[in-house]
Amino acid sequence: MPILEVSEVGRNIAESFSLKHISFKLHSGQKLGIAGATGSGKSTLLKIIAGLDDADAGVVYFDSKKVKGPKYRLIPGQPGIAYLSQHYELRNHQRMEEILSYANTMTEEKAMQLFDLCKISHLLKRTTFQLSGGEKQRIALARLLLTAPRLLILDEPFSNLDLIHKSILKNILEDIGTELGLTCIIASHDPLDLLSWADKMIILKEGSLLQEDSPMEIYFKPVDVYAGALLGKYNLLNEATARLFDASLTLNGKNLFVRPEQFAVATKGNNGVAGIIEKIVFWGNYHELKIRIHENIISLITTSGDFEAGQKIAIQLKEEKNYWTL
Ligand SMILES: Nc1ncnc2c1ncn2[C@@H]1O[C@H](COP(=O)(O)OP(=O)(O)OP(=O)(O)O)[C@@H](O)[C@H]1O
Repeated sequence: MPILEVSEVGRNIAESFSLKHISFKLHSGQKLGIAGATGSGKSTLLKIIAGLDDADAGVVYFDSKKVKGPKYRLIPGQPGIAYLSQHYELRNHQRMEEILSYANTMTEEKAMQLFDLCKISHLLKRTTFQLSGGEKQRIALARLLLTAPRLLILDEPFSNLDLIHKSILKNILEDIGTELGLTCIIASHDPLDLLSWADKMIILKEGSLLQEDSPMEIYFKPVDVYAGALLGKYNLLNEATARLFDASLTLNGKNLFVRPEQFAVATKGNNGVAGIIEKIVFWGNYHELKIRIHENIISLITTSGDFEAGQKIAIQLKEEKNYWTL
């Protein structure tokens, strides 16, 4: 029995945008990542799921009960679902321990464990003015968790965080998953933040659900270039170029979809496809080689810094036969 079932949900927001026939299920303890470009409808969908907006069509079931929107509830929001918006508010001039005590439905001991989990135990005596953006967000998250929700929904939680605070929040979310076993949904326009966390992902495009699968399936087998591009860099090789790498390939007018890490520099004795390195981009933990092969520029990533622009190189496909075409 799924804990959440979204069935044919639609919402007409404006002439230029509507949410269309969104359906998916989520089981208890699952972690769902919702990815989509800015304006693809992520927040609209999350608010409907949380009972903070009314759908124009379809229905959402949470724990087998219909989620009621603000039209049908005096106090908006579905009991058991906690929603952290991009624009949460914390009262000024109040100490964090006061703010948190209002929300607490737990024993003192459990609350303290939760504060440790959210890495806010050292912030309890402070007021809002004495906190950074990332710290405020962790307080807001702890405040939600104190209500012991069964479904936690986070809308763009990483968008205003630097790498250090992003990493702290990611660890917290990982711990919440392990220790509380919560069902959780996170929406992000940067799905790279979701790849390592989510059990499954859905991709939204212009208000429609484009693809639903595991992060790895979507990463290597996107249904179109929009889904492919959302999850990172890729190469599209036409049939003639693809056949340089594998002469047995027939693509029937399609293109071979290859992530940069699916190419490798050819090893000695192995005949790779010859090209010239046009440019090298340093990305920190890897180098991206932009290699010209005839009229194509192919992107390959390597941890080796032993290459130079202008150098001749031979490359090959790493995982031959596991092809994806678009
Ligand atoms: N109250 C509103 N009135 C008019 N248009 C709206 C309203 N709320 C949202 N929209 C439009 O609906 C579309 C979807 O918005 P939504 O906030 O759901 O997208 P999103 O995927 O969450 O975007 P982002 O990643 O930028 O937060 C956008 O084009 C937005 O401009």
